[in-house]
Amino acid sequence: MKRSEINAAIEKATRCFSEHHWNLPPNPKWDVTDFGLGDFKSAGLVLINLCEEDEYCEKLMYAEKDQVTPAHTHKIKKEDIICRNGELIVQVWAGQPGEWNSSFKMKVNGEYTSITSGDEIKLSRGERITLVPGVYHKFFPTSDECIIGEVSTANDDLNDNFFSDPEIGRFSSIIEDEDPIVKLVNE
Ligand SMILES: O=C[C@@H](O)[C@@H](O)[C@H](O)CO
Repeated sequence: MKRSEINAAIEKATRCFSEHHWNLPPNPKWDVTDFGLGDFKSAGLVLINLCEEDEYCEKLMYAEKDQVTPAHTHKIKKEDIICRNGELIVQVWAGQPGEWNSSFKMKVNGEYTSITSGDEIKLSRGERITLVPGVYHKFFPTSDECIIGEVSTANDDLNDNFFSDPEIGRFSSIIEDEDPIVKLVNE
């Protein structure tokens, strides 16, 4: 993706976080990706790694309406995805999308809930879903903008993201069409 798109995405996210009183730490660890698909408006995510420890991690994320984080799972990380502002749809599958049609239970707002693979769960502000390793998930806002939280066990974005579409990559290659306003976590 172009550096100008990355810069613009960081500026938008910074404005939105500030409008909603999410104060960022000094030198935020920015991570902006189009998942290697080259169409950031349709598939993309802005993330800040707020803290990364051996045992746990917290992130703050930003996405715009219909901007998809494609279906993926983690083999090790367990995470809560939390809608902090706006409205977020999280679609979940017990296994690889398309291959499973099973019912399973997962926690929504801390309560075990029966889900059928492929169900879309709507999260309003303050709501959360708990994703255990192996559960595939895709998400996108239905509001104009969405602030998304993530609280998890150890995070390893290099080795622990498995996308259902093998063409998808976690980090983008960058076309330098202007100066960076910050360096990203993968640079
Ligand atoms: O579901 C999203 C999260 O696991 C993110 O932290 C991850 O970086 C997306 O690939």
